[in-house]
Amino acid sequence: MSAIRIAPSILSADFARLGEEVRTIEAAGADLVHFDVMDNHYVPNLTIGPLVCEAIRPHVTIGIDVHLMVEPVDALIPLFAKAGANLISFHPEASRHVDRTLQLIRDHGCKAGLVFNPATPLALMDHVMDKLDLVLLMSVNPGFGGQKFIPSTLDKLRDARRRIDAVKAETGRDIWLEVDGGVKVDNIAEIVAAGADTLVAGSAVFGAPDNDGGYRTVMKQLKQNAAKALNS
Ligand SMILES: O=C(CO)[C@H](O)[C@H](O)COP(=O)(O)O
Repeated sequence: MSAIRIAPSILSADFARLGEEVRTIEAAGADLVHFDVMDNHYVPNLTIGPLVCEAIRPHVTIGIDVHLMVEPVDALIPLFAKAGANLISFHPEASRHVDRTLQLIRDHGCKAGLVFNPATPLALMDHVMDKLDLVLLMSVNPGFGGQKFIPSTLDKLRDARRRIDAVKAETGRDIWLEVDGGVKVDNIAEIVAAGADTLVAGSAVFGAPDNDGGYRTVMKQLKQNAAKALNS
């Protein structure tokens, strides 16, 4: 594993000042903007769509990592690609044809990701490895920010890392392994040690006061603790 990426989730940002919020996290060292889309159908919450993605796009140069918690999925893919998304991930339970949806994302010029809920088995990924750019393991049940990290995710991460490394050894292809939910300064090291290379952090980052460099401080601590795990 080489680079660690931190992707603050704007689910916990101040929506009244979203442009400023994403500019601040990029300046604080964020590698991606994590963009949570919820539909009050696949998950019991309702958030933001392509219009908001398009609105924040000019405010940052880093990639926008769209996490679709919607069902059905396919109709939104062209809209998010047009709105400036760089990565689009979805849940296999929400698509009737997972392989086709992954291809659709790639056909629209974005990297394609598959999201595994805490109780969703990983075996499915083996059948679509050639179309995966990203595997996202949920470490909480999707729908809300600010939940507690589910510890069994660590074993699942080690399993996913083995599968991804086997693909890398065979084909040379890099698939990112992202974790989402309850990632904090004090647990990021064990999450990285278990195999994650891309960390979503919502309340940990946006919960810090931004007026005295709080986002920058948390981003620095997250990166430092992640690096310690990589170097040990
Ligand atoms: O997808 C999500 C919830 O479904 C959020 O991205 C996730 O929970 C991040 O928030 P936090 O870091 O506060 O747990």
